Amino acid sequence: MLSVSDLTLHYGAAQALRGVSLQADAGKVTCILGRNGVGKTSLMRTIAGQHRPSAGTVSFEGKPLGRSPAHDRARLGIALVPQGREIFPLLTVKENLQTGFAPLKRADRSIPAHIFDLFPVLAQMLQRRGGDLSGGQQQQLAIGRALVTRPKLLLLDEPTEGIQPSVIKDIGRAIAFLRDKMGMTILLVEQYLDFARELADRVVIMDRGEIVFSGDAADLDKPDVRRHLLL
Ligand SMILES: Nc1ncnc2c1ncn2[C@@H]1O[C@H](COP(=O)(O)OP(=O)(O)OP(=O)(O)O)[C@@H](O)[C@H]1O
Repeated sequence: MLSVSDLTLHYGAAQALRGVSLQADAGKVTCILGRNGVGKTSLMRTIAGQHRPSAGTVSFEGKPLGRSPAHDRARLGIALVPQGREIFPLLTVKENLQTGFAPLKRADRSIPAHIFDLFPVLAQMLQRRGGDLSGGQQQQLAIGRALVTRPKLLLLDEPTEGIQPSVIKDIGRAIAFLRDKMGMTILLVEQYLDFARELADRVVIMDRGEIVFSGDAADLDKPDVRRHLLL
């Protein structure tokens, strides 16, 4: 479904990704774990087309994406929920959701009802400004906005960061629903190990711009795997 091969990324002279290769299988949750600053966000943004790699390829549904920009990738069905959410604070919840219409054909420009089933708070707050929402509500809005684009591949960058436990549960349920009922492919960056273990089918661990482990979620219980995550 998604195949990343030998991806290298530089920020000026600094190298953020060093030959990263991974697969995200269709209809599964693949979780990327790793300490702060090891390159997880850089990888997600490169897959989404926001950063140009210096080498390597990203292929989606068997086709290399080359140098195609983010909006073309969104049209193909790749949606990123960025770290920090990046919602528009002065737009209403409804308007924020409607920004997800951009990659869609005119006939498809509607907000799917399942978004409000997953996150009822969004329906209650449609006319509120994004900036007035709590952090957890903003995270639900950011996921909702990505779902408006009808993604086949959903990239979630630390969706539990700074979020209260009840909302973390809602987000976990939403991810499981999208995988199990909608067959969505999900790539999840996560630092919260219990959340990752509960949802992941496959796990990948990064360290200093490289993949240092890939395997099954159950492998996270092994001490030699966990050591990659210790400070
Ligand atoms: N726009 C940028 N310009 C220059 N350096 C950057 C930029 N973005 C990230 N970096 C650097 O690249 C490295 C990888 O950062 P990245 O944000 O991808 O890691 P991360 O694993 O997502 O970390 P975190 O969990 O803290 O978000 C870090 O050393 C970071 O300082």
